[in-house]
Amino acid sequence: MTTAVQPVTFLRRLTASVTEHGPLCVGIDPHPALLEAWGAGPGTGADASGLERFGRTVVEAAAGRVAVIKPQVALFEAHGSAGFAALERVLADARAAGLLVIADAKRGDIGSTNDGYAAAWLTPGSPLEADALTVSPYLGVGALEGAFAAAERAGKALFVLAATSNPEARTLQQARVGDGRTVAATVADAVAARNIASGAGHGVVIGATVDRADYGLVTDASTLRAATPVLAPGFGAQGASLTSLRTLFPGDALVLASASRSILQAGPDGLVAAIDAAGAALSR
Ligand SMILES: O=c1ccn([C@@H]2O[C@H](COP(=O)(O)O)[C@@H](O)[C@H]2O)c(=O)[nH]1
Repeated sequence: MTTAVQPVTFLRRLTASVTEHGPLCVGIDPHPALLEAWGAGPGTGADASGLERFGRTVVEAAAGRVAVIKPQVALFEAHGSAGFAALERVLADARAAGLLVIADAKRGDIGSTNDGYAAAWLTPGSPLEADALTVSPYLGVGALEGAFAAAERAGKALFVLAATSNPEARTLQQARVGDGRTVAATVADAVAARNIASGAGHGVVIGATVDRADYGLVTDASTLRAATPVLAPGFGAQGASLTSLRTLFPGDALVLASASRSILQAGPDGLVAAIDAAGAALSR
């Protein structure tokens, strides 16, 4: 009789890496203006190769300094097939450097299509293989069932949008459902339940810019969510201060403070110092 070997869960890998490197998640967001400022934009004759250089430079600077990087897929996708080819090489570098990667693609569709997204982003050996994928629950958390299962089989995870950092989402995410919970809380509870059953370490996205009470995500409920990592974007360019991490997320065991533009604007030569400064701000 053969026994299938279970992969190490994403939760264990994330916990180990955050324990070693801290909770900073460096975003790789190659906005056109940043590519330009880095000398890699239109007019330099180096669009796609500049994109690749941008991403690989961030990976090189982040390696050994942080636990997690988060490429913003949309900004690679904007370059078409050349953008995806660049992203593949960025992801390969990150894997080789031992960085955990959250692909910020915010996929979300009917279940059978979500299975395709999971296959693309979370299958070991896939060209776009990442450790975790951001997903939208607005076609129903149940439609993510196959993607949750695929992630778990591979020791990977989904990060599900609960209370996003942008103000436009308030009306939808703070709305109350029949049992009185907010939409955001139903999402967070569903992810927590999945984690209790699987131990996988699927995460939720909660913006550092939001008042959690308004979304029904109060801290005293987070014991239930103890094994649920939080991806918290909104630091830096969107206004939240890295020094406030503990105040903003007092009851959550594992919170990833995500910052992109505020770090990337340092340029290739200032990147290491900017990453170190961001990491130091988080431990204040
Ligand atoms: O609620 C959310 C979910 C994702 N994001 C993404 O994070 C980065 C933020 O970039 P900054 O430059 O640090 O503002 C970006 O890729 C967003 O798409 C988010 O901001 N809020």
